[in-house]
Amino acid sequence: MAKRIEVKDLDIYYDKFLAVQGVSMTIEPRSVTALIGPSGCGKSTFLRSLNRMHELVPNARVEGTVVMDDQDLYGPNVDPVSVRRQVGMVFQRPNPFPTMSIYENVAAGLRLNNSRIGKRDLDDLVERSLRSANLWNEVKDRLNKPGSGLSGGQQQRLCIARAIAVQPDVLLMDEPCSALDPISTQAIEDLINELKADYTIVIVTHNMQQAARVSDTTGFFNLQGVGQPGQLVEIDDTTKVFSTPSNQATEDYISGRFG
Ligand SMILES: Nc1ncnc2c1ncn2[C@@H]1O[C@H](COP(=O)(O)OP(=O)(O)OP(=O)(O)O)[C@@H](O)[C@H]1O
Repeated sequence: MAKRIEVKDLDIYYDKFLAVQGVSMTIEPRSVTALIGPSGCGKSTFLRSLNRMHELVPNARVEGTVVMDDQDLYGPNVDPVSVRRQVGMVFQRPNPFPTMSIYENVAAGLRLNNSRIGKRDLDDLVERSLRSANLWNEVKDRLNKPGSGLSGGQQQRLCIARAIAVQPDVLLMDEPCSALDPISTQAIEDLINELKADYTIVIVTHNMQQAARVSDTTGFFNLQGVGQPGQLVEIDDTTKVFSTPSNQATEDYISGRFG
């Protein structure tokens, strides 16, 4: 669990369009890395390249390397589905499987990975995942009710429980709180803080206060110009980025001068 990711000279294309260029960064295990930057600079594209999710877009591809501990995620014979199992993802809008119960939402991935898992083991893992997602007490008496019947914040914690049930090494979060009210947002931020003891977490957020609150490291992405690819401008300790950034564009962005 909790692996280090080394990204080197990564270019990400949608067909012929170079969306993100030349990203190199180290993502430390048991820490939270926040990615910030103006709209369209490639934060989500970069995030999805960390578990090969962007390849779901036809003709999307990368050049460069992404290595997780010693495993080259884009190496020959690497199955993108197994990469996605090791590197889980939580999306902007909570997306529980709508027709499935709360229990089944968490159990689904476990069943897919291990079709012979017994009922008792499954019960234990579902409970453990829901507890880790700080949701167990709210749902333990209605596990067989649909996941879609929960509040938005509860649904997002259910999605986090579903993501961690299969015991990934890394958890990617793409604006996980943008559809949530402040109380639910705080619950997710508290949860992120707890989960970083066991996972490597990378979060894209538009909310700079949130980046400052939850992350250890912050990366600032920006566009080189209109129609140009996005690039990583600066990455450093979060306190440094928000107090004394090295780059003028970072300073302008965090002080609200653009974006
Ligand atoms: N499926 C796609 N097909 C083609 N181009 C895409 C696709 N998804 C994103 N892009 C383009 O890639 C670039 C980066 O987009 P991306 O969504 O990664 O930026 P972002 O920084 O996450 O933006 P936002 O903050 O608005 O979510 C943009 O120019 C966008 O139009």
